[in-house]
Amino acid sequence: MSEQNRGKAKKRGVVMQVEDIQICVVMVGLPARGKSLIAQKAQRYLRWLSVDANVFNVGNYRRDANPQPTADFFDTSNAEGERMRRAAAEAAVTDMLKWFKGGGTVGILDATNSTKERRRWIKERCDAEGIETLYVESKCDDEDLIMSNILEVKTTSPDYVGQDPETAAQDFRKRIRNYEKVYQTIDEDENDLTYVKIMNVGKQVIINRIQDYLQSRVVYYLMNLHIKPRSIWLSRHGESQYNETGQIGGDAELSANGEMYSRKLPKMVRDSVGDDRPLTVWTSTLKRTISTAKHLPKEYNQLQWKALDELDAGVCDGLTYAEIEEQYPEDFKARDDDKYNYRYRGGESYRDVVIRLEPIIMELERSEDILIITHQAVLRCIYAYFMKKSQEDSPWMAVPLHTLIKLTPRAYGTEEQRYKANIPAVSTWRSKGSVAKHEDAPPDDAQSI
Ligand SMILES: O=P(O)(O)OC[C@H]1O[C@@](CO)(OP(=O)(O)O)[C@@H](O)[C@@H]1O
Repeated sequence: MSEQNRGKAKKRGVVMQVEDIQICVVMVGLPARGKSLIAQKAQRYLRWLSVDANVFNVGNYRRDANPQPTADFFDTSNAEGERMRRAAAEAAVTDMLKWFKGGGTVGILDATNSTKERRRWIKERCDAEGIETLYVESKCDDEDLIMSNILEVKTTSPDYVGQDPETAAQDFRKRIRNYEKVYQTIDEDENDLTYVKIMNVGKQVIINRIQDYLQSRVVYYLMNLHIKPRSIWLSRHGESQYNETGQIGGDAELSANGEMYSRKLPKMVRDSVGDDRPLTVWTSTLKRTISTAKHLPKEYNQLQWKALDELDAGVCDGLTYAEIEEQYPEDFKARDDDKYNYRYRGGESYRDVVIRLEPIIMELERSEDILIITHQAVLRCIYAYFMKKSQEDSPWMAVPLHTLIKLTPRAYGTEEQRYKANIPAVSTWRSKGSVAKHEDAPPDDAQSI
């Protein structure tokens, strides 16, 4: 917490704790500089880590009053436009502060916030409530990046729905010029602010007065983002001898079917990549993932991560679900009731796995094409990050064996493709309340190759 906020809290006679820290992340930048993308990604990352985060998009508030304005609306000499835009900012900030009062942790104010005056006003409003401010300026002089953002906006923004794309693009460029007339970058006058300036989505980063752990976590995440096109391939290990018998955990070798999958995987990956470029392969430290990777070409760099090891089932390691129900009936039920939070005796919960996967996500954000060969629970957690799955649903997700998943991050979400190897395997999916060890998973839409 900043000294100033700590002082205010003390004055109010409140004892502040680390968990009480609340941060308003204030986006700053011209239109088409990737601000919304950064805001959305930060929200997804924080929520995945169970930090209560919410984006407040001023454009959405403005659209309530004026759904499809032309560029002239954004001209500062247009008094009516100015008034409406001010009212939209006021409404967004008021809602955000209300949300903080209800216990929210990181509120992300997504707008251009392009003048010093506007930024000062936000700081005063937040200071008065004991909320820290972290300004995130996205600057961009890479014409290709700006062009691709303009393209994205004109095709996806509700401001231009139903309009001719060329006219929309022209209008949007004019809107940007109107903002350029008044835009003030964060400079030395504002050195009392906590800020991070990101040039061309991560090429260069300047940070100022970062004050606490949560702020530095957010900043570190933002520093690692890039938007180069790339994909991430996910696969479970081939069927293991434990999978065959329905036992969980352990460090068993592949079954005969699992062995077949490890032989087919190199071709599946090459076909999906579309060319011969080598991928970097990450496995866990357990035999079944390492064996699954063993036929991949030598040019593929392989790295083993302890963080990718399967969820630790503690005292239940090596048992079948039926045995767990028999020997630990209360635990079995407790896990079904809240699978995300249930921690095996002497082992882990899904929540624990997410925490240990944080460095993996950070490294994934920094990296380009990666193939990850891991386990059912770990794969669900990684998948949940990219596909925004809730904590309630993700532990129950079907991730069949012998299936390759390709995820491709795009500006507004992640695209997914699944490829089936067509090599038989038991199903390790279990529905709530059942003990069946080889129950059929719900149908998935994987294509067979
Ligand atoms: O959380 P649930 O659904 O039990 O799934 C995790 C389980 O999946 C298993 C298979 O049943 O993973 P894996 O195939 O990697 O061995 C178990 O080892 C692990 O405990």
